[in-house]
Amino acid sequence: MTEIPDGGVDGRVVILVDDVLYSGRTVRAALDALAAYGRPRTVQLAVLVDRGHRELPIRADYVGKNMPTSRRESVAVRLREIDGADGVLIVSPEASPAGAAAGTADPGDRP
Ligand SMILES: O=P(O)(O)OC[C@H]1O[C@H](OP(=O)(O)OP(=O)(O)O)[C@H](O)[C@@H]1O
Ligand SMILES: O=c1cc[nH]c(=O)[nH]1
Repeated sequence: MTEIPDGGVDGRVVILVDDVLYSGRTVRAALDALAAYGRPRTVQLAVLVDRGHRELPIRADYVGKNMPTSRRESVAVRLREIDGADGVLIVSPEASPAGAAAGTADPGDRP
């Protein structure tokens, strides 16, 4: 659901917030959608996890954790209020014979 504050976004500082930043295409779509509501003074981006592999010239202003990943992996953020516990999972297709398994994120560099 989209909620725009009274007075709209013209001249305001808008901070887009997302859990994972990957290709940048979701942020690009959000910027496109935001333009329909007005002209903010500035738009900033905050993400909990930046996992790299950008496909567009988009960067975050605020990053909770830079988490280098393989393209084959996927990253899932869990929030206590929604999922019952906070966490970041790196899901690797090679991690189990079943084809997918979740492991606790290692803050170290990954190939
Ligand atoms: O930078 P990108 O390549 O666009 O990927 C990042 C987006 O992917 C995820 O959303 P997803 O569409 O998977 O849905 P979800 O939020 O329901 O997980 C995530 O929440 C971001 O919005
Ligand atoms: O790994 C990824 C890629 C895109 N979006 C996610 O939530 N995780």
